Amino acid sequence: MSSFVLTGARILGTEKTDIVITDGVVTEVAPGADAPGATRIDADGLVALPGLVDLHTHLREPGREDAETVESGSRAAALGGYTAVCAMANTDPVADTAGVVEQVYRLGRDAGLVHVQPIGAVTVGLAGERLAELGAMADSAAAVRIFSDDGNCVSDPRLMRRALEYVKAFDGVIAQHAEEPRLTAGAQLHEGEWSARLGLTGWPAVAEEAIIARDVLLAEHVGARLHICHVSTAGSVEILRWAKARGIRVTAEVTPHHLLLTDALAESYDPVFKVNPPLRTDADVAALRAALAEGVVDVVATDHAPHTVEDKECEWPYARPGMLGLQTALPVVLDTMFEPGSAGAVDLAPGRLDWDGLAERMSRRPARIAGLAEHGRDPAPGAPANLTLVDPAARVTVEPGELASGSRNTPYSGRTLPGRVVATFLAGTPTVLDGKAQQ
Ligand SMILES: NC(=O)N[C@@H](CC(=O)O)C(=O)O
Ligand SMILES: [Zn+2]
Ligand SMILES: [Zn+2]
Repeated sequence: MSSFVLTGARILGTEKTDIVITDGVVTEVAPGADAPGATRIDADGLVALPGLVDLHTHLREPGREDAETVESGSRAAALGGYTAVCAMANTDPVADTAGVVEQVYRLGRDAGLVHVQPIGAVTVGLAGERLAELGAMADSAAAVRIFSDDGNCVSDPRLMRRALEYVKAFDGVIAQHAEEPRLTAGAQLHEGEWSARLGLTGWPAVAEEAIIARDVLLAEHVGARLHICHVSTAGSVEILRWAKARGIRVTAEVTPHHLLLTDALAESYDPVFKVNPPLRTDADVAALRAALAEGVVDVVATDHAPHTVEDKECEWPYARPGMLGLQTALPVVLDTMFEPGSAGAVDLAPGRLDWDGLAERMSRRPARIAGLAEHGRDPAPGAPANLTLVDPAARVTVEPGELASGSRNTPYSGRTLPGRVVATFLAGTPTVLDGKAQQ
């Protein structure tokens, strides 16, 4: 038996109240609520949110434990306010069998800091040639529902069609890394002014948009669920708007870095800004923010992509693409989607996100897409106690060496961002208290 009372918390930014958690469940929400023998946690003025859910995390285990492990990535996630993360399949070995997804699932359970939900590969070895054993992964102890070759695009349209047909049977979803490989050979940076100036091979917006256009049509034809990873262009937003208006079962995510950063940062030639898809233009950033507010882009997903110093701190063309995201996602979303300087203020300009909108895009909706019934539920009596407490008034300067990840490749080094995760509860157990991981 364990009980906690979180005193003075503001659920989704509303008036202060007390939240009682007993044996993993929220049992009471009311001012003055209490439970015998409960541990009191001072949450005065903190915003209580349903625990965040990340649809797109690279945990690197098995295979690249020098960059991240399930445990170190789980710790970063908990510190970022997450209670569930979906672990991408581009590990070594690839998560393309029941054996590997069960291994990742168990490592997550043993670490005990967040729910780790494995994503299965669509094709054997991410090679894009033969379908992986999707059914066996779905039936495994890991109960996989999201399949993705992320890192690679499922570029063969016939294979994509068959994958969509296959997962439809168990209401699975294919998460597509939309990148027509024939248009991005050797690409380093968004194709535009900066790629021309810096003499780096461009990654054109159309390489993303062409695959999204094709795949929403395939999803419509098959009647299956499609999810688009890390949408990065204004043109992609237009295609998604069209597809949704047509009733196609498509959802999409945007990363925090595509909401904040642009290709102009490449001027430094610092590969910390190298990522796939690449950072785009101001106009793309503006379109992505508007699309997230509007709901055309459904969720924020981190695409947390840890890389070692050897893989990252080298010349731009040789550096691996990808950046850390779990511990900075909420601050970046507050910075970009709340009115500047008003994080925590109650009145927000229309068209932007308030706390409820943020909870929808970072917790409830990703939980629904992933089929995680225990997550994405507001703190209310009867709900599993997966929640996070945020100090919206705090401002934190990002220090790469202080992050819990096994890697340091954050693009926000030295930046001061709003919001601090003070506590996170996973199934009623604190994984973070006073901003510190409990394990
Ligand atoms: N985003 C990246 O730049 N890199 C990801 C792969 C991916 O998400 O496509 C990685 O695994 O490092
Ligand atoms: Zn990707
Ligand atoms: Zn990824």
